[in-house]
Amino acid sequence: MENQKEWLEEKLYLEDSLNLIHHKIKEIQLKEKGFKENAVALKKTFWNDVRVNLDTAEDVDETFFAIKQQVELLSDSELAQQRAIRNVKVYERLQQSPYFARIDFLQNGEKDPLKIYIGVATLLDEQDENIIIYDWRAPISSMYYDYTPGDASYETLGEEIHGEMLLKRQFIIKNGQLQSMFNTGLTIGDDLLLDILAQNANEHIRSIVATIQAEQNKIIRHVNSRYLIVEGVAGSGKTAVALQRVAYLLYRYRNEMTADQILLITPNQLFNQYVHTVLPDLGEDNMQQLTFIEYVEKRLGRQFQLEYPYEQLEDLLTEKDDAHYETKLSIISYKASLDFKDLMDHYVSYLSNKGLLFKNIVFRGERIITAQEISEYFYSFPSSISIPDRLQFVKEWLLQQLTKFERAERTKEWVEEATELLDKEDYSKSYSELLYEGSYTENSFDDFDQERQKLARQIVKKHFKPLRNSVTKLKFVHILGIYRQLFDQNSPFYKALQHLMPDHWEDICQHTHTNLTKRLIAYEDAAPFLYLQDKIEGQQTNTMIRHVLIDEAQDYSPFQLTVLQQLFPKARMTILGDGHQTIHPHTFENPSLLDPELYGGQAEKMILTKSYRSTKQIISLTSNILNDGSEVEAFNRNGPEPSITIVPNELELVDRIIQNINNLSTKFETIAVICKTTAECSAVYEQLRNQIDIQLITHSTKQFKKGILLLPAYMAKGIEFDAVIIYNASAANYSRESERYYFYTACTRAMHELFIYSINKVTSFLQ
Ligand SMILES: Nc1ncnc2c1ncn2[C@@H]1O[C@H](COP(=O)(O)OP(=O)(O)OP(=O)(O)O)[C@@H](O)[C@H]1O
Repeated sequence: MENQKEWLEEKLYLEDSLNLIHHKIKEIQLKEKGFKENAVALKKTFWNDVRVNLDTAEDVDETFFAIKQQVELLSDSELAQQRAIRNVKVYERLQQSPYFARIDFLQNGEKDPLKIYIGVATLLDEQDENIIIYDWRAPISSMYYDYTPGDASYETLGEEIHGEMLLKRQFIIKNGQLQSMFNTGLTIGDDLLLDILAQNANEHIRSIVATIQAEQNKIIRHVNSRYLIVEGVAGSGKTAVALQRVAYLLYRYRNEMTADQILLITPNQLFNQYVHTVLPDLGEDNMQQLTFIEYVEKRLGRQFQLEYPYEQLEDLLTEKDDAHYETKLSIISYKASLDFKDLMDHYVSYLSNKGLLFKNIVFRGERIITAQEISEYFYSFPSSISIPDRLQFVKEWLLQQLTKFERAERTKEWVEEATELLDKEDYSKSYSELLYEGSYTENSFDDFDQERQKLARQIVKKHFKPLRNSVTKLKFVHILGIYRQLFDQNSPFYKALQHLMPDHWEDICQHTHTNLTKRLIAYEDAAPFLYLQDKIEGQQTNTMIRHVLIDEAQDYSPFQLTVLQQLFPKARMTILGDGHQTIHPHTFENPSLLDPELYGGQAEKMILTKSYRSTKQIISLTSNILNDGSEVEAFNRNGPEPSITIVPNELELVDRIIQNINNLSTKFETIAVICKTTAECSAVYEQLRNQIDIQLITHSTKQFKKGILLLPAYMAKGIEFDAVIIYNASAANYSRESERYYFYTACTRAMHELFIYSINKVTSFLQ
């Protein structure tokens, strides 16, 4: 009876809320129409209200202000219209599901408890005075995530408010209909969470606002430290938390920060697509997204050939020769280390006094300023002036020199010839310019000479323009040569810096030389190269970005972190990752970005130990792959035991997998066949494509649809699927200890079912 009464009361509250939302939408739509009409009218009558008078300076001022006023009026109307459209969208979202929870809170010293309904946005009553629905990010809403009924508190404006939570209730409201409600006890409705986690996978990660767990809430709302490190096991919600955190920051700093001032650094474009719907679903604009290699590409792309992270990874994963593997790995590791950064800092100090390399300035095949002359000019300044500042002086000097050369060039024969070859258009352009300058008289005997001179000036100027542009962009600095010189054991500074170089320096030199001669910047060289370039040419910074989130942070090197820190000097950072999913070789032997020591005492670290993605059975198997005793706490969700199937050959492997996919397709929407490399994927694709409808995902895939997917493990990073089939987990395929985490990452992508196939003996990681 009591339940029935509560149900009716809640239905009534929902009805009232929906009516209010409906009313608000109508009201705003009416206003929006008004703003729109106003803007149209203003555009039509824009000049009616402006008297253009340019007779005196005062008249000009008056005209200017009149126009300015009209423009402001117009943009006010347009802004108000945009705001109205945005608000309608928010209310339309609320119409579907106005709120997902209610808590009743009796503040100490008060008589009546406050009923707090919590949804994805705030809803005020008709008079805009009382809150009918609280935004989940409001300080008071935090109690929903942090407490069970009983003593509770929240912080607002630096003050801690205490009281008692009398009720905690959850609702499932779909299409404006109350479908169920339940009062919760210990944690945020395990039942509701279980329901959500048991659903099928999606092409996009979902918002989790209704079921954020207390430990996740702490991370989402943490604002005190410059660097927040989040280390969480596979499936613990790091990505989900990162996205809700962006939404929280946008709410909390709504007057100071906009979405385009927040940057999420992601592993690849596929991942970008996977996460890009959460913020819009929460009514916020999306943050910016960038992969590290995209940034490198922007800086170096056109001048060099770049090695992509996946290429480096594939190269190592397919290296059969152990000795080669070790050499490559040690080179990659060293280049990612802070020891190498230290060596580079010493190198830059050395270059401050000698050794910088420049390029000759060549015009029409002739060296007009030699590299030697540039070097002498550069080193004529005292070394107390920084390298970038001295380069600015050199730049100015070179531009002056170019002006002199330009003048001298005008009387040369080639210019005369070029003048003859000019077309009509060039002639008439120069004619009108001379007329405009007033130096063309139409009857003077030297008009012809003047015209020729003018044309010569133009021709020479045009030819010098690219050179001037290059000088302005400091292209006369031979940055590739300077980087290459570091790896030259015959160079004069080798002896000076030798004590800082590792034992295998010779290998490093050889390997790097081979690449750089081909103008190939290997992935391990990208961050050091940019670092050196900035030290020499001047630091490039982006001060607009206020917060950087690095997801899958275990796969970035300390050197890359340095580059990012210098690029975003004003930004706070949230660094999220899992050491057990380290797959990129440059991080194997270096301190992890999850290590607070890297941040000079400015970092706070939070840990997530519970995994929400996979069933208990899958977590039990995948935890065993980590043979270091680490504990992964499973959310209590059951499913079938993962299976390990040994087959004698590839033919049978493919047959068994096809059968399995056909069975799984009847109950799941997203089934992933995960291979070790792209090469393996391509071979498997050829065998499967005629028998099942399968999407091959490669490094360049930007989006996937629900269905059957075939992909290498590194592309599955960060993503999840209903069922995962590991293609060939044989001892031969996954043999190196350094591939353990790679294999673990692949297996932990499974939400509901995991199938492992192996041709003959299975990898020792599963034993
Ligand atoms: N509080 C929560 N409520 C509902 N779902 C959750 C919650 N926390 C995590 N999840 C779900 O668990 C799954 C794993 O989350 P997510 O991908 O963010 O984990 P992760 O820690 O980034 O994983 P990985 O490191 O393995 O890529 C997602 O489906 C996410 O929606």
